[in-house]
Amino acid sequence: MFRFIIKYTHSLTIGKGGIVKGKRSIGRILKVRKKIVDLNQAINHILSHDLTKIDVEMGYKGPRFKKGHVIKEEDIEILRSMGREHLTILELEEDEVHEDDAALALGSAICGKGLKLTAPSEGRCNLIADFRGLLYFDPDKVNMINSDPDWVVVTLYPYTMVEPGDMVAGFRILPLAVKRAQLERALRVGATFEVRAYNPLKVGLVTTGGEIKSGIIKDAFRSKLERKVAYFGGSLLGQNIAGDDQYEISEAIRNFLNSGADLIICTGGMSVDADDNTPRAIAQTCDEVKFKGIPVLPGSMLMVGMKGEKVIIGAPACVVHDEWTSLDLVLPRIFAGLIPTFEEISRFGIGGLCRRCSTCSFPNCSFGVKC
Ligand SMILES: Nc1nc2c(c(=O)[nH]1)N[C@H]1C(S)=C(S)[C@@H](COP(=O)(O)OP(=O)(O)OC[C@H]3O[C@@H](n4cnc5c(N)ncnc54)[C@H](O)[C@@H]3O)O[C@H]1N2
Ligand code: MOO
Repeated sequence: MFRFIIKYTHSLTIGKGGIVKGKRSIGRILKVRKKIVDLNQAINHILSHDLTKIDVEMGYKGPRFKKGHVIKEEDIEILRSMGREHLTILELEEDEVHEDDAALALGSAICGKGLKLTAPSEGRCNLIADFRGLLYFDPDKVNMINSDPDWVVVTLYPYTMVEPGDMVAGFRILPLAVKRAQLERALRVGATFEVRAYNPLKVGLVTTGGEIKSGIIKDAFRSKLERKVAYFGGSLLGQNIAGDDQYEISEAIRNFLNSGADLIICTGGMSVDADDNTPRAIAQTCDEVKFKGIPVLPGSMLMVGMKGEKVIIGAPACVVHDEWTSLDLVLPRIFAGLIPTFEEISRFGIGGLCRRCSTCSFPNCSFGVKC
C-alpha cells in the first residue's frame, strides 16, 4: 500500500528527488509504505500508527504501542491479548533510517562533555546537563542542521547557566524515516553541545574608595561577591581595602597576583569622578585590557583586563546596589575559562537591558539571554 503525504504545502512545484520547491518553504514528499502482516510475522517490523489499549476496569485509555515502535518477541503476547491478529507495518528501504535510529545517531553526534543523551522516543531525544556549568555550542551549526525540514534541533541559548538535570536541547525527526545520505549530511556539520564546568578560581577582592577605607561607609561588596563566587565553586583569598590612590590600588592587585589569585575583582571608583582611579590602576597592572565599558545596564562601567592567564575585573559601584548586573553576565564565562572578547561584548547591548521586574526571575528572563 502506498500513500503520499506532502509536508508544508506552501509548495508550488515538485522538483528532483521528491523535493517540493516553493516560494515560502521547501518540503519533502514522504513515500510511506504500509503493509498488513500476520501477527506471527510481525517481529522486527515497524508499527505504522499508535495502537490504543482500553481497560475499562482500570479506567485506562491510551496508546499501548506507539507509531514507529519496532515489534519485539515479547510484544506478541500483549498484542494478542489486545485482540490483534494482524498489524499494519511500515517498510523501510535499504537507504532509509527509522526516526528513532536517526534521532539516536544525531544525538550521539552532538552530545559532548557534561551532557547525557536520553533514549529516543517517537523520534525525539533530549540532551540533559550532567553538572552545573555553562552551555556551549556553535549556533551557526545548529542553524545549518535545521535548514533540512525533516528534523528540528531546539536548544537553550548558548552560554546559558545550567544545573544538573536541566534539559538543554531536544531534537526530533519529523517523518517516520529519513534517507541515510541526508542524515549523514547533518552528522558531517559537526555540531557539538557541551557543558563547560566552572573552575574553582581563587579570588582576591580589592575594595576602593576613601570613604570605605576611613570607615565613613561600611563595605557592602564583600558578602555579595563571596556569595556570587561561591556559586561557581570559587573561594575568596582575602580582601584589601585600598583608598582612591591609583598606586595603592595597583599595589593591592599585584599582591593578590603574587599570592596565587586567579581572579581579582576591584570595586568602585570606575566612573568619572576626580578620584575614580580604578581603571587606571587596572590598566597599569595588566598586560591587556579586554574591554572598559560594556553595553549592559546596569553595569555599563565594567572593565576586564588580563595579566597572563589571570583576570582582573573592575566592577562599578552599582554592583553593590543592584542584584543582577553586567558582572553576572561575564562571571560565568570567566569561571568557565571563556574570557569574553571586546568583539563578543560589543554585541551584548541587545538583551543587555535589565527590566527591573518587581519579581525577579533572573537568569530565566530576557536579561543577558543573547549575550
Ligand atoms: N556623570 C556621570 N556620572 C556617573 C556615570 C557616568 O558615566 N557619568 N556613571 C554612573 C555609573 S554607571 C555608576 S555604576 C556610578 C558609580 O560608579 P563608581 O564605580 O565610580 O562608584 P563610586 O563613585 O566609587 O561609588 C558610588 C557610591 O557607591 C558607594 N560604594 C562604593 N563602594 C562601596 C562599597 N564597597 N560598599 C558600600 N558602598 C560602596 C559609594 O560610597 C558611593 O556612594 O557612577 C555613575 N555616575
Ligand atoms: O551603568 Mo553603571 O556601571 O550604573 O550601572
